[in-house]
Amino acid sequence: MLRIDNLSAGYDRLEVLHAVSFSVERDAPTVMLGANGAGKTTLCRVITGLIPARDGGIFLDGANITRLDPSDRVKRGVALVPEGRQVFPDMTVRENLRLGAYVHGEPGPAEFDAVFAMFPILAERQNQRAGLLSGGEQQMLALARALMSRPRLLLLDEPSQGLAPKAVALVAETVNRIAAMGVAILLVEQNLILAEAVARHVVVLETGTCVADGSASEMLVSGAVEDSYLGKKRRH
Ligand SMILES: Nc1ncnc2c1ncn2[C@@H]1O[C@H](COP(=O)(O)OP(=O)(O)OP(=O)(O)O)[C@@H](O)[C@H]1O
Repeated sequence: MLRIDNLSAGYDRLEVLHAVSFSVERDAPTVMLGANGAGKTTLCRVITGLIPARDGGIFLDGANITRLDPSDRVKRGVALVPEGRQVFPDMTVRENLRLGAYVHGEPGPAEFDAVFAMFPILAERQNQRAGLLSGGEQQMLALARALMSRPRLLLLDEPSQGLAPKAVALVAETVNRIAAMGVAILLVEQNLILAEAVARHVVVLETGTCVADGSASEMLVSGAVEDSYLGKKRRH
């Protein structure tokens, strides 16, 4: 579904990602683990086209999307739930959702209904300002907004950040439901509880280099990732 091939990228003179390669399959939600500054957000930005690749390639179902504009990538099915959620606080829930569908034109009632069926809390609060929602509800809105673009691949950049454990559990359940709909998942995270609840496949990024890649059962259950790369303090 998604193939990252020897990808390098960075900012000005700083190279952050060094020849990163891995794949994401539709039936194996993938979690990329890495400490602060490892380059996880940079990777999300390169895949979505917000910053250019310096070298290497990004392939979606075999098609080379490395040089496409961000909006063309969205049209092909790439959606991002950005770090910090980035909902528009002064717009209503419904207006935020509408923006998620922008590449396909004006969304119809059926598109709103599909998302509201999955997120009843957003249906109830659709005419309220997004800034009035709790952190967990804003994360649901960020997920729902991404779904409005009808993604085939959903990238999630640390959706657990700043959320209480109950809200993290809801994010996990929601991401698993989205995966069950046939959407490929790449979740970048430091939270092992969320990672374990979602991952079938795990990739570890350390200072811009992939240092481990394997099945979740090999890598998470054994505790190897936790011990080697993240430190036990992150399990809470
Ligand atoms: N806009 C930018 N301009 C210059 N350097 C940047 C920029 N954004 C990130 N960096 C640098 O790139 C490196 C990787 O940052 P990135 O945000 O991708 O890491 P991360 O793994 O997502 O970390 P975090 O968990 O803290 O978000 C860091 O050294 C960071 O300082």
